[in-house]
Amino acid sequence: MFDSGAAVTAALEAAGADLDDAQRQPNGVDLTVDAVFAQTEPGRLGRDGKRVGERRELEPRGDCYRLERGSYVVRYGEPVRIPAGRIGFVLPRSTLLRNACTLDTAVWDAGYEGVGEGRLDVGHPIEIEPGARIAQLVLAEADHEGTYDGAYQEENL
Ligand SMILES: O=c1ccn([C@H]2C[C@H](O)[C@@H](COP(=O)(O)OP(=O)(O)OP(=O)(O)O)O2)c(=O)[nH]1
Repeated sequence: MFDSGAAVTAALEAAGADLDDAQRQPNGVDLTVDAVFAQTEPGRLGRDGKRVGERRELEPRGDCYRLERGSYVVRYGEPVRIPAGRIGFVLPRSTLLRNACTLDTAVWDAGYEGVGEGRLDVGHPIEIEPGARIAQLVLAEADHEGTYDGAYQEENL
C-alpha cells in the first residue's frame, strides 16, 4: 500500500521541506533540482567500502542548465526523512521521459534523512531551470529490520 500525497507531504514537512502547492501530487511529492554535477574522476565500489568520485558542479547558463547528452548527478532541493514502516521510491517526472531524459534512482531506506542525489541521464539536450520539479517521491508501507545508518545519513543537510 502506498501513502497518499498528503501523507508524503506531511513526512517531508516534518523533515523541514518547504513545499509549494505545485509539488503536492495525489500520490506523492515532487522533488526539485538544487544542483547538477559532472563526474570528473572514477568512484569505487569495493567489497569493504566505497568512494564517490570527485565531481564538478555545473553553473546554469542564463536562467537554466543547458545539458548536452550524457550522465550527470543531481542533488534534490528538499530534505527527506523516510519514516519508520516505509520505503521510498523516487521516479522521474514524465516530462523528462517525454524529452528523452530520465533519472536513475535507488531504494530510499526507512530512517534515512538527508538531501539525496540521483543520476540524470540526458538522452537529448535539455534545458532545466534550477529549482524546477524533476522527480516524484512516493512512500510505500514496508516491513524492515533496523533503520538506515549508512554513510549518507544526514548528507547535504
Ligand atoms: O536514488 C537514490 C536512492 C537512495 N538515496 C539515499 C536514500 C538511501 O537510504 C541512501 C543510501 O542508499 P543505498 O543504501 O542504496 O546506498 P549504498 O550505496 O548502499 O550506501 P550504504 O552503504 O550507506 O547503504 O541514499 C538517494 O539519495 N538517491
